Amino acid sequence: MTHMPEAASVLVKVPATSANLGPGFDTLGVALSHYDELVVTATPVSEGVPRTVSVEVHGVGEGEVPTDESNLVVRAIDYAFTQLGVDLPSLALVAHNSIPHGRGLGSSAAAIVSGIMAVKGLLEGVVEVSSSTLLGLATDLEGHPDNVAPALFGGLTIAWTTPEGPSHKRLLVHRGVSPVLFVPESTLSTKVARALQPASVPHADATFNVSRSALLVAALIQSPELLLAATEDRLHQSYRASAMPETDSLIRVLREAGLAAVVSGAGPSILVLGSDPAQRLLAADLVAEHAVGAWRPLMLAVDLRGATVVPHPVEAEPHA
Ligand SMILES: Nc1ncnc2c1ncn2[C@@H]1O[C@H](COP(=O)(O)OP(=O)(O)OP(=O)(O)O)[C@@H](O)[C@H]1O
Ligand SMILES: N[C@@H](CCO)C(=O)O
Repeated sequence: MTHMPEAASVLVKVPATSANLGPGFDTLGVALSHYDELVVTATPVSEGVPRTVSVEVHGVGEGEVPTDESNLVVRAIDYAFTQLGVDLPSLALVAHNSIPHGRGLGSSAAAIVSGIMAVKGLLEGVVEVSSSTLLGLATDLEGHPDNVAPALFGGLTIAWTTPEGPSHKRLLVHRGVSPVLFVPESTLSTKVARALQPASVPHADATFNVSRSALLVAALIQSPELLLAATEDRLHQSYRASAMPETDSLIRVLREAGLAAVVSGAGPSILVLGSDPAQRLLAADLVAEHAVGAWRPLMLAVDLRGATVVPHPVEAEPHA
């Protein structure tokens, strides 16, 4: 086992993500300009001294997510240290969260990626952590790579799994594509949404999605005018509609108006991939007119950088 030589602190910033994008179930994802920030201070544990973990959460999740070792960010940190063969240090976390939880904006992926990126930063100069290791560790915890890939690397990502682990290809989205999210007050956990998926699907539906997801990559990087046709899906949205009926009916309204509206991730938020900025305004007007509950519009850009980690001053010695 290796150990951290001395106390260190890092600041991590991780973007929200929208996965699936219609037909690209468990494969396509895009990073968005909406962020969680986290400061992690790690202190090597001296022999005979118990390890300590403290978590302070501000913003989204404050008073809701656990503040002990069961916290998802702490679990990701502990998993990464363990997999990299490094003794677990004591931890002090301070999180400032903006990404809504359980809405289809990749909050769990952001939490996992923030923990793993923190470990990368804390081990700078001690253990080299490659991009493929980051993606592998994050996918182990998230279960599928379509949110963690754009959260780590930014832009549009195509992610796939192999017996050796997950891989990704990062692409730049055409400048004409303008995303807007509509976020309801209700939540839907990804676990519940995944339980609604059938074990198998008709071959014709698989073929339908292969054609649309291939077209979607072309539409996103080159031909935004094809986005409406390219965002059709038969693999997941209809199976999950009963768990988010208002999402389903709003998507119908938006698509009938010619807008490329899809369920964001596992829902219940809606992603509209506008092919010009005016489409975002049309989408906002339609949601305001037809929605029953309160839906928060988020006019976002595609994030190009993905997760970042920088050194942070070690302000105190909380575990001395
Ligand atoms: N910053 C965080 N700190 C601690 N736990 C978090 C954090 N963000 C998310 N979580 C945990 O993840 C849960 C949400 O994960 P879930 O996979 O259900 O939805 P999501 O990631 O927001 O959406 P999707 O996967 O559809 O994009 C939260 O209820 C919480 O338990
Ligand atoms: N591909 C995932 C994204 C949400 O984590 C799903 O739809 O279940």
